[in-house]
Order: sequence, then C-alpha cells, then structure tokens
Amino acid sequence: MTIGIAGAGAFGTALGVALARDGRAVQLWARDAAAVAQMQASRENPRLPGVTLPDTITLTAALDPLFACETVLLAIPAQALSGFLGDYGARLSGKALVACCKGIDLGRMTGPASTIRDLVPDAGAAILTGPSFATDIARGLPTALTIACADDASCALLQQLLSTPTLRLYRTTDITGAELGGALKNVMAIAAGVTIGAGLGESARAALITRGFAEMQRLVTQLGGQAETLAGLSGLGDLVLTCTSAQSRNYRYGLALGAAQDFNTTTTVEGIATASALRQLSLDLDIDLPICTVVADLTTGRTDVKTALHALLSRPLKEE
Ligand SMILES: NC(=O)C1=CN([C@@H]2O[C@H](COP(=O)(O)OP(=O)(O)OC[C@H]3O[C@@H](n4cnc5c(N)ncnc54)[C@H](O)[C@@H]3O)[C@@H](O)[C@H]2O)C=CC1
Ligand SMILES: O=C(CO)COP(=O)(O)O
Repeated sequence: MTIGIAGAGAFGTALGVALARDGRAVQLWARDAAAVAQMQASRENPRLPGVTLPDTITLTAALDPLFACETVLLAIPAQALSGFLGDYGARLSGKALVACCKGIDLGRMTGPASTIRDLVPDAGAAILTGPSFATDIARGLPTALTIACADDASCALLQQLLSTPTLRLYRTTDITGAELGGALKNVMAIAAGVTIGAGLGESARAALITRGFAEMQRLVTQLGGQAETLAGLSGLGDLVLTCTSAQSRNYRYGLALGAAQDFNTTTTVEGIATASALRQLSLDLDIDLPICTVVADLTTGRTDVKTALHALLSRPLKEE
C-alpha cells in the first residue's frame, strides 16, 4: 500500500523518508512543480540538507497519484489545511486522512483533525503529533509520537502502518486532547523564547512552562479533552521539547521577539496565528488564558515585551 503525503516541507519529507527507509512506498506531493523537479534531480529537500530521499519516495506535483492513496498524511501548515480540504475534499472522501500539523484554524477555531472531520465527514480523521524535529526523524534518531483517531480499531491500523523501528507511535482516541496539546505548545514556546530573549533567565522559563501547562490543561479539559493525554507526548512531551530547544522555530521566533531582533517572516511559525485564535477562544468561552493572550497581543503589536511581561508578573497572587 502506498502512503500519500501532501506537503513536501520539512515535516512531510521527514515522515516520507522514515517510512520509505522502513520499506513503505511513499507518494510525496508538493504544489510547486519546480521544487518537485529540483528534489527529483538532487534526491534532496533543501529544508532537510544532507538527507538523501530513498528511491521508494515518488515525488509529484500532480494530484491524481496522491488521491490514488488510501491513506494520506496532510503535512501542510495548519492555516492552509481548510483551504486544501475545501478545494480537494471530494477527492479525499472515504480515505484515512492524518493531519500532520499543529495549530488552531483562525477562521474555523478548530484543531487540524476536527477541521478534517468537519470538511470531509466521511473520511477517517486522525492526527499525528508529539515531540519530534523533522531533522531528527529524517536522520533516523529515535522519536515517539501520538496518533489520535476517534475509532480505536482504525487508530491501531494507522499505528502499525506509520510506526518504524525509530519512529514509535502511541495511540489514543482523544483527538481533542492531542490536537490542542500540539497547538498550544507552540504558543508556549513563543512565550518561553520571549522570556529567554528578554533576559529573564531559565528559572523564569521553568515557571512559564509550568504555568503554560496549567493553562493548557484548563482549556483542554473545558473543551472535552483528557488531562492524561496532555500529560503525554502530544502535550507535556512536545511542550518541553519546543520550549527548550533552539531547533524550534516557535522558540527562536520568541527569542527574537524578546531580544527585539529581526526574524525571517517566511519561516513557518504556527504559534503566531494560533495565539490569536486562542485569544479569541478565551474571550468567546470565558476561559482564562493569560499567556496565550499576551502572546497574541505581542505578535499582533497590541503590546510590547516590557508591558507584556509586566502584565503576566503582576497578576493577582493565587493558589497553585
Ligand atoms: N518541522 C518540524 O520539525 C515539525 C513540523 N511539524 C508541523 O508540520 C507542519 C508543517 O511544517 P513544516 O513541514 O515544518 O513546514 P515547512 O515550512 O517546512 O513546509 C510547509 C510546506 O507546506 C507547503 N504549503 C504551504 N501552504 C500550502 C498550501 N496551501 N497547499 C499546499 N502546500 C502548502 C509549503 O509549500 C511547504 O512545502 C506544521 O504544522 C508544523 O507544526 C510537526 C512536527 C515537527
Ligand atoms: O513541533 C515541533 C517539534 O515537535 C517543531 O517545532 P517548531 O514548529 O517550533 O519548529
């Protein structure tokens, strides 16, 4: 069975490399025909320098080969997912569709798997999420991720299909917990980066991560997700990784923001749009999300770093 992957960015390509190395046939689709031709010729993706694409990955800019696959991984940014599904949902019906992105859609206010469920109701919606840098996966370093799907039997099939000796998948039926954990940790990573970039120190970052986790738990449980999911790979695992590693684009963006330095705006930084979505959710649902709100205010220029940090540090003292 050939596995389809839509999106030949860093993550889609890394997943393709891991699966192909373990014997799966992979159809990797990118919208840019010139980029596909370049990757075909060099057998390398510029976003993953030094990683050779195995022969069992077929690159394509044509949609028909992608739609011929029964299982399709959607590795395009979270804010682009609903547009893609809006355009091609009819061709994807009945398939297993695995969101491989992290965020909350600003227009729909849904996480990636929920967006799939809403826009392609007769597909099997799942999400693959958890702590894993694309370069680590592509280099064959050990990684463990969460696969979430409402139906446990379908989830178990995906778990088998997408696990390799170095890419271990754990499964859950708690889509809400898994998709919100992945979305929220990026916002917390921006905040952690700001904390370090502004020179507040590692103790302050540890406090930020811990209070960020409390904020994540508050939202997830109010939206029907499980605290246990959040304590796993898709929540705590990814929060720790992304808030402490300069490999993370969200963290690096926060570092630059905190230090008042420029940042390459073409980089995929999912936490920016997601912070704004969470700020809106906080108002709509009357849930206290102070860190997400401050990050949204910072990234949209409503506030500056000094005022934002003061706002967080001057909140009323309360029980932990
Ligand atoms: N890079 C990493 O280490 C990891 C990334 N992820 C997630 O994977 C998702 C994708 O990130 P990356 O691959 O790293 O980003 P990337 O910036 O390397 O690649 C994004 C790809 O999506 C394509 N794309 C953008 N809009 C599109 C559209 N409307 N239709 C079709 N293709 C479109 C771009 O051309 C690009 O090839 C994000 O949600 C990210 O959070 C998850 C785990 C690890
Ligand atoms: O999600 C990731 C690691 O699990 C990648 O994080 P960034 O998108 O911040 O680089």
